[in-house]
Amino acid sequence: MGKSILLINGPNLNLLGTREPHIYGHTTLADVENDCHGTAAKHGCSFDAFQSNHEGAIVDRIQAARGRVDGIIINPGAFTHTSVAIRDALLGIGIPFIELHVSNVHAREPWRHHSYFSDKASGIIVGLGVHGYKAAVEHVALNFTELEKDNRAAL
Ligand SMILES: O=C1C[C@@](O)(C(=O)O)C[C@@H](O)[C@@H]1O
Repeated sequence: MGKSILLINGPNLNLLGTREPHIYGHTTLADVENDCHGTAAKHGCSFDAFQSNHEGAIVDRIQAARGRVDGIIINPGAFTHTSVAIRDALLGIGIPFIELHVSNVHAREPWRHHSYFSDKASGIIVGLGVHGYKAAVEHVALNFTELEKDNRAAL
């Protein structure tokens, strides 16, 4: 059966395409989401996308996914480096997730090197530009297994 995939983007990612294009490129978030939707559909998966600039709204969306989603792809934006609350929400619902960054955070300011998510992520995609989103959808569609889901839930 096709999987259900949720993409979450955090603060300022609504500005993709116009925000610091030398770092994040020229593709808009709408284009990214459409592309992911098409990729998910190609693999028989359902797909939903959510973006918010608000930490609590992201926590709420993650909680609402409990029991309804097989895999989450999340670019927490700046919350990557600050948010225990979003980390706890992901661990609390036991759904495996992929952490994604458009830019190579490890080649940027030292404070971007630390993530509250990486040690719990099923996988991390960093620095592939917006192409990383499609790669993440393909990975969830093809490789996330029930076993992995159970393993994550047991954490
Ligand atoms: O907002 C972002 C975007 C980002 O998550 C990325 O996609 O490269 C990297 C973060 O450090 C930054 O705060």
